[in-house]
This record gives sequence, structure tokens and C-alpha cells, in this order.
Amino acid sequence: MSKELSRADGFLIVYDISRRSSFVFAKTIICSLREANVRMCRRDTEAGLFLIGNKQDLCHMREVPQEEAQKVALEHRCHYYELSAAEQCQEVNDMFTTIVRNIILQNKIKDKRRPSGSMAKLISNVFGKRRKSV
Ligand SMILES: Nc1nc2c(ncn2[C@@H]2O[C@H](COP(=O)(O)OP(=O)(O)OP(=O)(O)O)[C@@H](O)[C@H]2O)c(=O)[nH]1
Repeated sequence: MSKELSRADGFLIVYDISRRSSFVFAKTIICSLREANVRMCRRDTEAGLFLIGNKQDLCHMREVPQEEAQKVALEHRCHYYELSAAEQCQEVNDMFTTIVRNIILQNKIKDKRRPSGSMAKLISNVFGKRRKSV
């Protein structure tokens, strides 16, 4: 995984519910992101993954059952949404708001877990801020 990708707070992986090949590709991406987390021992600080089934308006041509996508999402600790970007503008907005809120919350939790933050606070409490010598 590149440095830029490893710093990401979250990933939105969008597939087309009427094209199974796009779902298969989405699964490949999810697996490689989670494998990278394991390789880097980042289970505690892993990025949020959001699996999104788009083109819900084409459900009469559906090739990916919702239950199957939900199962994959559950297996890989992803949040799951299904919507139509073309017809559900408000749902898309709400989804982005939820995703951003979720990432902010996760970052707060990660910050609390990070020992270096509290160690830095402890050092600054003990020694105070360095003053310039006169
Ligand atoms: N019916 C329907 N079509 C959609 C929806 N969202 C996007 N599309 C159409 O899907 C096509 C691809 O959309 P893009 O925005 O180009 O998405 P992309 O991920 O770049 O897609 P690719 O070009 O296939 O890689 C366009 O013709 C869009 O109009 C949707 O919710 N419903």
C-alpha cells in the first residue's frame, strides 16, 4: 500500500448492483486494504471502509443481492449502504454526512488509544514549556 493510501482515514468502495463484475472488483479492493492493515499491524487504527451499492434504481436488473453484499461488509468490518446516485441526491448527502461523522468519531477513539499523545502530555506536564533563555 502506498504511503498516501496508508494515511487515509476512510475508503468509499462503490459498485454497481446491476453488474456483478463491479462487485467482484470491490471485494478484491476490500480484501487488499484489509490485508494491508494486517501486514502493517494496524488492526486498532485501521481505516474505515464503506461499501456502497450504487444504481438501486436498476434493481429490476440486479445481479448482486443486498444480503450477499451485507455479508461481505460484515465479514470485512465495512459499513454498507445501497442507494441510487442518479435519483437519491438527499440520501447521497446524508450518506456522506454519516461517513464524515463516523470518521471523526473513529479518529477521536484512535487518539485516545495512542500512547504517544498521552506520553507527550505527561512530558509537557512534568517539564513545562521550554522558555527562551534571556
Ligand atoms: N441508472 C443509474 N445510472 C447511474 C447511477 N450513477 C451513475 N450512473 C451512470 O453510470 C455511468 C458511469 O458513471 P460515472 O459517474 O462515470 O462512474 P464511474 O465510476 O466513473 O464509472 P465507469 O466509467 O463505468 O468506471 C454514467 O452513465 C452515469 O450516468 C445511478 O444511480 N443509476
